[in-house]
Amino acid sequence: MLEIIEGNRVSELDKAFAKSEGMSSWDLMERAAISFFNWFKLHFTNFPNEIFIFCGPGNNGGDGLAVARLLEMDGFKVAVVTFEDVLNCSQDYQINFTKLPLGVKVLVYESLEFDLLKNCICIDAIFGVGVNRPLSGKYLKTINSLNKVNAKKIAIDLPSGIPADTILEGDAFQADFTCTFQFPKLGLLIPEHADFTGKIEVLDIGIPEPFLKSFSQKKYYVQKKDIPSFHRKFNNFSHKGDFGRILLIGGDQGKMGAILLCSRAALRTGSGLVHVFAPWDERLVIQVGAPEVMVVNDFSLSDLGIFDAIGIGPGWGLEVDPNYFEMILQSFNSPVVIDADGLNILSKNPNLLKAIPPNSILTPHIKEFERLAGSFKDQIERLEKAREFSINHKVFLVLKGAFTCITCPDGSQYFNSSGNKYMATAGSGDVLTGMITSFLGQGYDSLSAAICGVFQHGLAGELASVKKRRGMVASDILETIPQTYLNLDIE
Ligand SMILES: NC(=O)C1=CN([C@@H]2O[C@H](COP(=O)(O)OP(=O)(O)OC[C@H]3O[C@@H](n4cnc5c(N)ncnc54)[C@H](OP(=O)(O)O)[C@@H]3O)[C@@H](O)[C@H]2O)[C@H](O)CC1
Ligand SMILES: [K+]
Repeated sequence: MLEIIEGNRVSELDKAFAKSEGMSSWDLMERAAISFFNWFKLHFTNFPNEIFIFCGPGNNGGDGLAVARLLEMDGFKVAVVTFEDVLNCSQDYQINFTKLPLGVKVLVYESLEFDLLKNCICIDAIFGVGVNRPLSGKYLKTINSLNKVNAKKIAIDLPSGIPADTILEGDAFQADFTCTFQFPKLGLLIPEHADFTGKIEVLDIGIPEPFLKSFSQKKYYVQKKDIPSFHRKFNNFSHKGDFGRILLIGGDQGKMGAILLCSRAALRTGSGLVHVFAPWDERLVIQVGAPEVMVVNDFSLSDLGIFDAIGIGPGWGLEVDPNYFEMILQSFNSPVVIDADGLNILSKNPNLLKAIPPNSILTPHIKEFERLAGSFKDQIERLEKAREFSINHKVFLVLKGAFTCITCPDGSQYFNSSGNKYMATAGSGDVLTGMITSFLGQGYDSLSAAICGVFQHGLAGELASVKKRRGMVASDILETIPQTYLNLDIE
């Protein structure tokens, strides 16, 4: 898993790493430029038109100049656009400026005709993690013009203007791709910046994980390669009891679809036995929709111990007696998953929070989280509130959205990298609840259940949307869960 390190500590990290390896800061910049060059070649081989690289005065600009050299030497047509006198630029910028081959055109921003950029590639190396105020003057003017040009746009490390750890004020470069070095900066993972980042590519520049650990702020980026290590292994002697017996509580007149989707998702995730407690008059919805599920008419609270995990909330309605909910929570000694109306009842009855078993998993979307914990000015504040909430109530919070964030009771936060816009569809959250409850029931600890559930839910959405795009529905997501095991090579 990649550590997400604060932007203002990146140069400290670079210096410490370069020193420990006996290399210069220029060497590290060269590594970054080579990793970008390799990525670029993979995506734009034989690009026939000109590539314009906009170079700011710091090391982001230095990266841009090194990339210009590498591309030109490989046969691409390259021009760099500069903003400052070389002597006013960073040391490594100056070194790379002197290394520019003669074939690279050097243009000054004032004399650039933006019409020339049409159908070209524009690489933004104006500012990276060093941006420390809103763009203004020549930088703002250039970025505004670039944002209007019809060209492919690629940002190096960060789209210029986007701060690494706070919310953008003013304007920023609108990228089609952002190639960020070593780890994604927090600023790339927040909804306020969605219009600027484009597709995010994380490029390795060879700083080893143990080294990054000493800069940890307990924020992590979860990628596909991390997932297998969170999974349990089963063998040929495993029986359905090993795959867990779970209870899903929810459903109401007109809202039975939610608990049906949830139970089907749990089965597809691998649960051995799925029981649903829902209004008895509505049981046919479940029995026809998922014949593998057992519908429960009633249960005694003292029998809850036969279940390995409980998921509560999808389609439950708001008419539920909060005291009854409290008794369920108090009678079950293992973590539960709470979603949808379960969360809404908690928001209306905050005294129930103390009854939640430790290490339970709450899965709110942004609105549900605001109902639970109050409103926030932006995602940065929301993430901090999520940390306080998880620590205070000893629960895992799965804050749903792009880059879903899992916050743990120890305050650490895990950002998910799978999923796409097509997953914003009715019932998608019910599917996730079924998946996470299923993993808990299969004996996973809460963090593993949340990480595997969130990642595979996103991956199922990606795989299902290949053919369905905007027409994808929650049933498509759950029917694709088995394919995620194949895709991750998990038996
Ligand atoms: N491990 C890595 O991640 C590596 C990163 N590299 C690259 O280096 C940049 C960070 O470089 P740095 O020099 O620290 O910062 P920037 O290039 O982003 O910008 C700093 C200069 O910009 C000026 N500044 C800041 N904001 C503004 C603004 N709004 N308007 C005008 N000028 C601004 C600032 O000067 P001031 O003194 O005026 O504040 C600096 O001159 C990182 O993002 C990577 O791309 C390395 O190449 C390798 C390893
Ligand atoms: K940039």
